[in-house]
Amino acid sequence: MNVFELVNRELRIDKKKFFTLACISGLANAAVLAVINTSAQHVSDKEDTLYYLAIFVVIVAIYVVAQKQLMFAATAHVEQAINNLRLKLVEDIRRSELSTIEKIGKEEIYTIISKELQTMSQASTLFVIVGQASVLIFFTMIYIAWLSLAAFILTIFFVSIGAGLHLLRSREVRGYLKKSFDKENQLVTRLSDLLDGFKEVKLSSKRADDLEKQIFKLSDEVAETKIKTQSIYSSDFVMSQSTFFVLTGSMVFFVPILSSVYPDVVMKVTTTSLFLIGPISNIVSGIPIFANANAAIRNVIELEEKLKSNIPCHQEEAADQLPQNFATITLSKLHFTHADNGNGGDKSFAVGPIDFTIKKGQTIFITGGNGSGKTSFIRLLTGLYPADGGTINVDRRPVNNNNLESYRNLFSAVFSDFHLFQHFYGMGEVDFEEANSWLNYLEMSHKVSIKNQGFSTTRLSTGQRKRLALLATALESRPICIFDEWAADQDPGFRDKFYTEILPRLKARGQTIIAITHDDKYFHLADTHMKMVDGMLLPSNGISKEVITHAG
Ligand SMILES: Nc1ncnc2c1ncn2[C@@H]1O[C@H](COP(=O)(O)OP(=O)(O)OP(=O)(O)O)[C@@H](O)[C@H]1O
Repeated sequence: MNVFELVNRELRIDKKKFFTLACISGLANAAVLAVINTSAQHVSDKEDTLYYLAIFVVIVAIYVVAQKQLMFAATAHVEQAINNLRLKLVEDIRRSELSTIEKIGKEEIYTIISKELQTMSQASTLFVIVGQASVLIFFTMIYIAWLSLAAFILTIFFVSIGAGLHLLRSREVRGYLKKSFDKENQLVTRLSDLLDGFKEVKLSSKRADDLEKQIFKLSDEVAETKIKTQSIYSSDFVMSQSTFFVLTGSMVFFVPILSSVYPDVVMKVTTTSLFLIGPISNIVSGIPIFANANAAIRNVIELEEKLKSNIPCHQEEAADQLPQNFATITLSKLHFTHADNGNGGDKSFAVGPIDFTIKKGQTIFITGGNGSGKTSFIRLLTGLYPADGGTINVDRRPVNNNNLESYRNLFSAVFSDFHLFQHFYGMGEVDFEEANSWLNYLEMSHKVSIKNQGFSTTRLSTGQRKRLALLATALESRPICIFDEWAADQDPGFRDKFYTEILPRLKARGQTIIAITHDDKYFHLADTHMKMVDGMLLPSNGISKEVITHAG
């Protein structure tokens, strides 16, 4: 897909209007040339000169109006098409599954939405200049044909050579552009390593050296690919200029030999061919920008397809609502396997099959060793990972694609890799009193205040940010609250408060609590205590994995 096809796909262009404007402007442009050429022959006659001057002024006026409208409409169309595409991508991301986003990678998504759409935008004015230059060349060629058939054939011959040479190399250019996009993506990933891991990098000069070496290598590779692409463009440019000189030379040296023309015709044909230099240069210098924009479009479309192919098709808004006031959530033989663990051939990690019932208002603790599958289980339970098999029932209603969104809305969570939103998105008008009382209760009012439907700051320690994430969860007041190792970053005093006061307070509001925890001192406070062992959810009193599997 190229820029033209994209704009057409997104906006359904009024082609007639564009074609008419382009023709008027191109025709006016060529007419200026014809008037100048003709009036130059009548300089001695004052009356004729005035007559041609009047025509000249009218044509220039027509050109100005048509060209302005054309350029304005085209740039507006391209920007509108890009905006549509950006909105669609954001919508697709929102509707995508977590596993899809994890598979594509944040870096690629960021690069495409920021850099690639920008590259496309840069081509918007060029879109008109190149389009219009083509129209101008077309009309100028007609004028040349009218002046001399031999000159016209020569022009066609040389223009075809120029275009053919470019087409021959366009495949090579596409390959380099793809390679440079891939390398740039890797570069962004390494740069994220440098910035996200800045502290660790600062503490180890060997790590810093190694990372820097890799960034330099990738940066060199990007530059090398770009140089190769640019050198093709440069040689194309020189080639097209030389072809053009040969064309102009041929007008003077060969046209008189090939056909019996008058000297004034040779003069006109030569002037006209010189007039072609502007539009031809516009097209040739526009090619790299167009090629980059087209490569960017291919990357955007590829991302769109990757996202689209993994969006579940039944996501009609609120098709089916599940009861918020459920009595039980029952998992039967629920299981999930990670698509690829990235370990190059190692077995992918599997969670389940899991048979488990969550009763409303229960406090459930889940323990288990590192990598035993606790987080994966929580993602499966909350519908963030799609189950490979088994069922989830809310009371007696099975969770399916039509009510998955409603099911997910039963939960609010503070994950171990949580993100703290400064603004209270989607919470409507938050009760200021309630928010402030939670802020006091969580011992954060000396650091943060509630303002503009959000927190005054999120520049806090990890433990403090976790307290604010808990506050947001409390304000959301969803039926089920999930805390993934929430207390791990709290001081002993507040950790105690979390288990002995905060969780009971949430429970007293009727909320169900699922907490992943390693704090064995507080295990007795749970109504149910489960243990994750190698992807299986077992009662903490230690029934073996086999027993559970066979019992299920
Ligand atoms: N996105 C992923 N893609 C592939 N494999 C994954 C992914 N996330 C986790 N895994 C695999 O799943 C296994 C369980 O990971 P999980 O994060 O669920 O464990 P956990 O019990 O929460 O561990 P921890 O206590 O260390 O947080 C790991 O062995 C890991 O290799």
